[in-house]
Amino acid sequence: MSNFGNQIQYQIYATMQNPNPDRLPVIYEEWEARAREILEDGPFYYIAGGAGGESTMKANLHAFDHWKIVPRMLRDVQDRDLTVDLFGKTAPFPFLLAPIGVQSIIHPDGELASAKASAKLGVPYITSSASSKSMEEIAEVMGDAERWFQLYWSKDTDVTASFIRRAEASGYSAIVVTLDTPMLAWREQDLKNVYLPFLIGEGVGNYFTDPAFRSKLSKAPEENPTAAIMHWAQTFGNPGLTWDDLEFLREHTRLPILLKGILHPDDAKRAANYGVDGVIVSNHGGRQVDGAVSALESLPRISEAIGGQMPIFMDSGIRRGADAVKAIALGAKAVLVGRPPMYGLAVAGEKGVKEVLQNMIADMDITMALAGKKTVTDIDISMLTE
Ligand SMILES: Cc1cc2nc3c(=O)[nH]c(=O)nc-3n(C[C@H](O)[C@H](O)[C@H](O)COP(=O)(O)O)c2cc1C
Ligand SMILES: O=C(O)C(=O)c1ccccc1
Repeated sequence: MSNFGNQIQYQIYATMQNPNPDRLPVIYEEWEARAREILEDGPFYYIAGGAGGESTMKANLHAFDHWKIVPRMLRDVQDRDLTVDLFGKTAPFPFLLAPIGVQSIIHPDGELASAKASAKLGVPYITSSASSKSMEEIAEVMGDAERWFQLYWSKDTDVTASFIRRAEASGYSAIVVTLDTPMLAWREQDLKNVYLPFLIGEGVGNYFTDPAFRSKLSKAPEENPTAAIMHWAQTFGNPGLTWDDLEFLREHTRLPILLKGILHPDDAKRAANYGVDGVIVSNHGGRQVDGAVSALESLPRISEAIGGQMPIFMDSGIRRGADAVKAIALGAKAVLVGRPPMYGLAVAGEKGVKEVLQNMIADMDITMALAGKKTVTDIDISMLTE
């Protein structure tokens, strides 16, 4: 789709001619502020907060200021192409929806709303293991639209294998294994608010519908939810995993496998040696290791280490179009957006998610054009200065 950006921009200009007090925000910080008004402290800080003193969460945003785009002129940017190849399929834009669990704490429609919004735009949706809705329900509302499944590798390998089987059966086309969360981090806001959504039964829907998970309980979750939640808490993550365990995944699926949460170039090289299909450079939005390196800082180092052997994706700090352009210039094939669409979900459900994504795509398209680039594949480090 060419000139996506201008089309959206004109829609916004048209709205300005005809002001409407219920207009949705445009500015990221305003979406966040509106979400703050709508949500209770517990859910809001669960989303907005990070690990520890939140230094990594802040660093994720500041890292983008280190790199500056140097626009080039007179390069015929009339017809643009934002498409990218994702494992043999063409995605319309270099954006994916980051896997985000427990969306029922944000909006009653939860993942169904965000998955529908993504599907309408053709933005691949990554369903979290910790979704409040089952992965099948989410798949159902998406029709044929592109979706990946994010795996939390359970201590119970029957559950892990069952998740992979279910994902394949319901049309997910890649498995994203999140490695940075074998346990939840020290999150001060949540401790202060005494708020952990899954402990009150939010975000466990996908587990509670899983036959392998259910078979390990003496009473069904509907009969004894507390026992089911406790079992979930004990088995959800597996801090004992090592690189050799990746073999288990390869034996259980032919889908592309991506490792999410890679920050060290040597880990990225290892991933390539173990035959995985892609990595996602991420620090989980600053929600896991406080004091960790920002994701953007890690990106060029990992890109250099991988040297095109496999696609690299990135998340943690993408807020505007220029952020995506910079991440792509530093080696990402596409970027994942996390918190921004979640604020859209809080403010206006499916419509809000769609609005946030659409605006981000438009901003990216226009930024790319104004910088002198016509296609995503043209974006490279030569357009940046430190
Ligand atoms: C509320 C919330 C829930 C999340 N749940 C998951 C999850 O279930 N699985 C996962 O791999 N990442 C999860 N993440 C991390 C995101 O996938 C992504 O890495 C992060 O949001 C990127 O940071 P940003 O939103 O600040 O850009 C979650 C993030 C948030 C904010
Ligand atoms: O909150 C998170 O960041 C996250 O990844 C998660 C982990 C377990 C359940 C729900 C969300």
